[in-house]
Amino acid sequence: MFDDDDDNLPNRDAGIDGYRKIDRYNPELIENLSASYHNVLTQIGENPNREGLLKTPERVAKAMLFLTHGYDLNAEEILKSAMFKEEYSQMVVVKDIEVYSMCEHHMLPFFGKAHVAYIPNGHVVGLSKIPRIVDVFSRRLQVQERLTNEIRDCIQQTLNPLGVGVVIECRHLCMSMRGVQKQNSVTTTSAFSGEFYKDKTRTEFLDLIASKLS
Ligand SMILES: Nc1nc2c(ncn2[C@@H]2O[C@H](COP(=O)(O)OP(=O)(O)OP(=O)(O)O)[C@@H](O)[C@H]2O)c(=O)[nH]1
Ligand SMILES: [Zn+2]
Repeated sequence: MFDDDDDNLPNRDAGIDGYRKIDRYNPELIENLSASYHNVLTQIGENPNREGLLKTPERVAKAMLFLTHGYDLNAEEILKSAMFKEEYSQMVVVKDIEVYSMCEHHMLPFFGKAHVAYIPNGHVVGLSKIPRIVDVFSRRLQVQERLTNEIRDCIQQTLNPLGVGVVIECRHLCMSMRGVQKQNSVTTTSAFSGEFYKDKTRTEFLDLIASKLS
């Protein structure tokens, strides 16, 4: 994914899924990134030396490193750390999981909710691990479609359930605060596997995510 000769990042160890492993707290990395944002401020016509902006390059550098920390996380390991043998064979749905990601085209946020379901096949997974998986794949540069597929594929391949359903609804700031400037559009994506290709299962999932707790 990266050309090794192309950059001077301090840590050149192989990362997860072909992404470069970096130490997000490395002072040299933060300093280099801050210098880049210092330059950005100059290029947009700002004065990076005025009082309010003095610490901004460093703040932005740290924020960006946080917003992309999903590259460091191993989704498979997270799921495997809490898989329990259990005979439960009905649909498990975790819905309304907050999503914060950044589109890879403009590096602007898109955000909304993910709804994730699976039908166990001998094992269940610790409930908190589902939102953690959403974070692994959303805390990086993304397109919503790939994010949706990656969550499905990770759960299907690691937990081996009878099927997985994922629906994500997001607002993209690149479509509202710039570009086409549509303030209210919401993008919905979905990904299914196994049993969720059956109309009845898919309808049950969609009904459950549409229902509200009283
Ligand atoms: N499919 C998909 N497209 C996205 C996502 N996030 C942003 N985009 C789109 O990526 C496209 C990039 O298109 P370009 O024409 O190369 O970029 P642009 O000139 O900035 O496009 P505009 O946003 O239309 O001004 C835009 O249509 C965005 O709306 C996403 O998650 N999925
Ligand atoms: Zn965008």
